[in-house]
Amino acid sequence: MTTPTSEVSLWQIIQPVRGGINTAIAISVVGAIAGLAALLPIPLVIDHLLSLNPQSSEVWRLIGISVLCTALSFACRSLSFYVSHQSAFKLEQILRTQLVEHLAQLPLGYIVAMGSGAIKKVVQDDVKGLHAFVADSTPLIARAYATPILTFVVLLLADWKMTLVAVAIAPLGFIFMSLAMKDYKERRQEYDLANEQVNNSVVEFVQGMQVVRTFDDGTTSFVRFRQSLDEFTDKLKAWSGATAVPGRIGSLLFESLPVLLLVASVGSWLYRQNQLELSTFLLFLLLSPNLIGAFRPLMMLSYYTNQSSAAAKRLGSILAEPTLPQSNATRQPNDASIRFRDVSFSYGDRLALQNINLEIPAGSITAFVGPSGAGKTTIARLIPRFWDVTTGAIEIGGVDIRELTNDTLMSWVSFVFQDTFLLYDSIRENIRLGKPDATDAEIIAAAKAAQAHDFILSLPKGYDTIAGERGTRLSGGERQRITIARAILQDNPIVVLDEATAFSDPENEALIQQAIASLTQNKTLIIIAHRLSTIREVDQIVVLDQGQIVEQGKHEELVAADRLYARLWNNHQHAQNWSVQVKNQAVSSR
Ligand SMILES: Nc1ncnc2c1ncn2[C@@H]1O[C@H](COP(=O)(O)OP(=O)(O)OP(=O)(O)O)[C@@H](O)[C@H]1O
Repeated sequence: MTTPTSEVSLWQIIQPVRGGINTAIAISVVGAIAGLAALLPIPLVIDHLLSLNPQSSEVWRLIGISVLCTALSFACRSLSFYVSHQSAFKLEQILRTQLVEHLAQLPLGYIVAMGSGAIKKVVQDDVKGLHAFVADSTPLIARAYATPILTFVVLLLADWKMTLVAVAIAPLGFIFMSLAMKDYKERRQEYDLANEQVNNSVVEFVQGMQVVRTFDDGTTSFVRFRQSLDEFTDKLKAWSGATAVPGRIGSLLFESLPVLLLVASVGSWLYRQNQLELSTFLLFLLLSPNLIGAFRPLMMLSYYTNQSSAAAKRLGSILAEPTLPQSNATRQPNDASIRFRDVSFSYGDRLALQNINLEIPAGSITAFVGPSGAGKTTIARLIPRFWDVTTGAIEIGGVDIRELTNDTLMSWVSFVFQDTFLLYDSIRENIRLGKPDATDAEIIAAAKAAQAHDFILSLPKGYDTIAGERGTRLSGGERQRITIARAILQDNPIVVLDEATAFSDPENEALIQQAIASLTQNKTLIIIAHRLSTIREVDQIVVLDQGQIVEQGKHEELVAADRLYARLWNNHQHAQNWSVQVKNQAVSSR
């Protein structure tokens, strides 16, 4: 089991391909040297050509050197690009594999709580971001550091006074840039906050559209959206107002033109004074823009690094999440009974279940009931090990579930939860997941038992219809019946079922009840009951309140006891009567 470590840095995440990155940087630096070397003969060539008797063999030799160096520089750049992209692909593959392998061992509860959208963002987008960082920042490192440093050394060796002239503009540029970046952190925070508010109000507007249309006609939430947008625009205007002028002057000073103007003016004056050779003057005209040209790659590098550090942090936090300890034992449960021994469970600091002791005989039906937040979902999800208990133990057939291998546990327990999960694959394959070697006939039999066969046949491509594909919108009830078919095919001795809170229509409800009846024949069944009418006949009702078992027994016994269950039952009866009355009134007023 891994334990969460302190924040993971970008460099730690890209460590597996550091060799490739370093090679690409080294090749890119060689390319930068060759690029610089290609420029050096040019002033000499011009010097020769302008002399009274130019030596053509020397001119050709110099041109040859320049061409060779240019070719070498080009080859190095291409090779560095190839190596850095290969490393980026390799990193992408390593990270995706690591993530998927790690996700497969994380508690299902963590995956459910994090949500598939957020996980997809890390596995797809963040990994892609790191790919771009490795592929694109390598050549930048050479441009940002190697070229300007080498240029500086060459120019310094040629003429130190002119070198001072060539770098004179840089401090001025930095002054303006630091004026533009003044209060950057605070302003960035304000900007991010305003941006987040705009995003939230858009999400509120779109997600809450149903509520908005019913209660609000859109005015209030639209006003909230406008307000946050105005605030965002004001922040942006204030920021750009304060930084626009120094920022523009700063970036202008980092262009080639100002430095060339300065070098040309001072250089031609020195040349006229006979204090500067023509070839040296030309060398400065050719090379001095390199010095100042480092600024942009440096900025881009810092931008890439910031972006990728955030991605690395998200990725690192998933990889540091502790996995569920896996057992190597080959134990098998003796039967399909379940036993909770002194079980307590906390979500972080939040105690959700306390001292649960419970026996569930093999082949019986047990329903968990209780007010919202009592712990029904949590207790049921501990059985297929969505999380491990904090203290105590859960046993299936006399064996602690932590001593079963994952495969064994999954061959004993099926679960059908509300957030029904379908893969982007054909309906046939989605059902087959329950039993990979199932024949088509078995799949159809399971779909029939789950009351799903008829609606599947009415889909455009029947069993070959892709679930989730555009144009095939399955209703919640239909999705649930497909998952039930999968569980029927799986035919595990224990079924944990989260009863849907609301069915779309009575017909769907009847079909799902029939599907559940086929699924649960002769099995140990655990129901998270949200509506009491469906559980009157069960063998055992367990009443939870604030994470504890407060009552336990059959329906009649609990009603007679006149405690929490009786209250819940009375409320349920009232609600039923009320809905019948409303229906009757609606009919009689027609
Ligand atoms: N992922 C989670 N992280 C932190 N706390 C949680 C999480 N899931 C549930 N809880 C808390 O644990 C307690 C039990 O929640 P649980 O969902 O098991 O109750 P429930 O009886 O199923 O409620 P409901 O009928 O509303 O679904 C609640 O206080 C809830 O807020």
